[in-house]
Amino acid sequence: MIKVGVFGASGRVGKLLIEDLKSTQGMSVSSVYVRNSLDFTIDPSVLVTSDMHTFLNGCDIVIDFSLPEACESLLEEAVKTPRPLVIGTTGLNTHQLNLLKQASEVMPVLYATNMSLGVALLNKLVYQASKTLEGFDIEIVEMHHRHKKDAPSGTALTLSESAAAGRNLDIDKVRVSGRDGNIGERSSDEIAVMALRGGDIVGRHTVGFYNDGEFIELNHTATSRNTFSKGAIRAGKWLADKEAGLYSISDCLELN
Ligand SMILES: NC(=O)C1=CN([C@@H]2O[C@H](COP(=O)(O)OP(=O)(O)OC[C@H]3O[C@@H](n4cnc5c(N)ncnc54)[C@H](OP(=O)(O)O)[C@@H]3O)[C@@H](O)[C@H]2O)C=CC1
Ligand SMILES: O=C(O)C1=N[C@H](C(=O)O)C[C@H](O)C1
Repeated sequence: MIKVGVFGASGRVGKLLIEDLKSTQGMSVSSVYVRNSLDFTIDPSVLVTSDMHTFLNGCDIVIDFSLPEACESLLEEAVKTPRPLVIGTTGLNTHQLNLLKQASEVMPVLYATNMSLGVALLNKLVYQASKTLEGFDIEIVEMHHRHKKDAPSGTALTLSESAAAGRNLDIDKVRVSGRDGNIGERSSDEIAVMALRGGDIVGRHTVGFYNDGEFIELNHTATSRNTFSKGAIRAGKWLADKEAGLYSISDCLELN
């Protein structure tokens, strides 16, 4: 039985993880980290703690859906008490991404901005389309619920990296994330990533390739947040016996 520590347990995805793990063979929740207290009941056998060291000691692997600053604290503590880490938190800054890489030198870490199979495949399709559709303008649009804090979404940023890689471009040089005013004509290499927010949209990503006379749009829509919790559980099961290293969702799904 793999004992799972849930980090971000009171959040939208964290709550689903706890529910989904109840019906997962070979895995169960053993510890949850909370800042204050849980606003729902949980099996009394589960260790509920606001002490990171106690939390890590109470589990075999960790699944994290929290916020960047929380994920940062987790990574700092995990280096002292290594555990396989499935990280789903988005909006990580350069420092936090570096901490993640450092952590992966001493424990297995799977980092995925989107845990769904569909988006994992979409990244491959985008790479291929970007490479093949020479001269087509690439524009990415993401839509999420009104509560989402980071923008553009982690998924949209990963998709933009796949698109840039297909053309051997440096995404940091070509990404545009807003247009307003007299900005002039679009340049050929730019890759736009635009964010829309509203209602309860779980997650929608469209990568468009636009040319004179034709365009193609690749779209993925998550209709249930369980897609992410279940995807993270699948990733955790896969990661549990791996050696230290940084892994992607494509590694887990064998899409490479
Ligand atoms: N990779 C993927 O497939 C997906 C990634 N995500 C990402 O996962 C993250 C969480 O999303 P979601 O569940 O919607 O967010 P929520 O805001 O619903 O949950 C955030 C969780 O993080 C906890 N938290 C916040 N700050 C801290 C802190 N300083 N220390 C400890 N815990 C903290 C919150 O606890 P408290 O209740 O105490 O505030 C809460 O449990 C986001 O980054 C989102 O973009 C979301 C869906 C899919
Ligand atoms: O915050 C969310 O909800 C989601 N976040 C992830 C992201 O930033 O890409 C994944 C998913 O789209 C839902």
